[in-house]
Amino acid sequence: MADINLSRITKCFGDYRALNQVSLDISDGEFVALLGPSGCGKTTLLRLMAGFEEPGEGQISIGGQVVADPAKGVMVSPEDRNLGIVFQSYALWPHMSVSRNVGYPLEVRGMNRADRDRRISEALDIVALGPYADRSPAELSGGQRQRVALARCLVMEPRAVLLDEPLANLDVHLRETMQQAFLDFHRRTGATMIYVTHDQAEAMAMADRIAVMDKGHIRQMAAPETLYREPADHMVAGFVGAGSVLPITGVEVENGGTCSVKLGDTRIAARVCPKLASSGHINGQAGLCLRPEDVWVEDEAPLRGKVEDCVYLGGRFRLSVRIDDEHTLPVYANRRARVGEPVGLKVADGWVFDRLAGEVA
Ligand SMILES: Nc1ncnc2c1ncn2[C@@H]1O[C@H](COP(=O)(O)OP(=O)(O)OP(=O)(O)O)[C@@H](O)[C@H]1O
Repeated sequence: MADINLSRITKCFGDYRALNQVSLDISDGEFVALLGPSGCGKTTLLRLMAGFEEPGEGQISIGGQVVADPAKGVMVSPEDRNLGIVFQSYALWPHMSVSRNVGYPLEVRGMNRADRDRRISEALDIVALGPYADRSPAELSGGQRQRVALARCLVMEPRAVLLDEPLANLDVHLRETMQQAFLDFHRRTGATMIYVTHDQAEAMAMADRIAVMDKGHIRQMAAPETLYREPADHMVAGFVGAGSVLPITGVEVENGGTCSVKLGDTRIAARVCPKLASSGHINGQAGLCLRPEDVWVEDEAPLRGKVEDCVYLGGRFRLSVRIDDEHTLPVYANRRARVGEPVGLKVADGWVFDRLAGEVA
């Protein structure tokens, strides 16, 4: 297995700049998700790593070997990069059994039967499909087919496994089961894994770190908890986790990374990003990210609002509460609330950052 390093990668299709100066360092054995809205450049980045596309500028190394560097005329072909690739479509041979599908890449390489059988059986064990070895793909569920595709890339003992929305064709229930299968696969193999998805819950459930992409840039790369608690900007805050971002002014930074923010007719305490904490003051507008679990209804609280919406989530309710013309807060509550009902709100935590939408890190 290997680490993967991308340095200042730019990729254009005609006049369109799909990736702009993207740098990314993935450690050996790490599970990294590339997350972002449709068209942000996730698949293009994966295809550049795989060698299906050539960068216009920048350098890609895998396990210390430079595999793409247009300035030096280096472009290693996909077959010589030794990476496993799993797509949304499983691309299994319908006329071959599960075990022959898994072993086919080894057959093409001319590996002898005994070694091949051993590698096939190890790979099928890892994806828990040993008993299905003699079935044909038509006799498997979607999730089982995707596990065959995973086993097929594993037999090649790849340096890393690249996955492009591998669960997109599966129903919600199966997706959760498969997320666990991918995590087990990662734990058992220690493989470096790069996983493209536009589903933030899927990325949060599986990845060690997530690179959040937007319009050909990486906005923030961090552990899921950090992205959730300390989003770098408006786009990340809105894309990762349910919550809302409020434009705010009148922030007073205090010592120790906290600040006080004016909300409605009162002030609340919030954490503040390091850049703002060190500058000591905020000129102009900043963003306040609030998560619904940090805001609750408390009758006597000084922050007042009116319920605009109430949705039952199973076990709790999610309210939208308008506190003034500009601001609506997400709130979890343990009782149903009437639309128009006046409520008091307690805000236990918030995160203030200085970059609003449109700016790029
Ligand atoms: N071969 C190509 N020719 C022209 N434009 C392309 C090509 N491949 C990708 N693009 C454009 O580059 C941008 C990034 O595409 P990419 O497939 O990487 O996005 P994505 O984030 O994977 O999106 P999705 O989640 O919808 O698959 C898009 O605007 C797309 O239209």
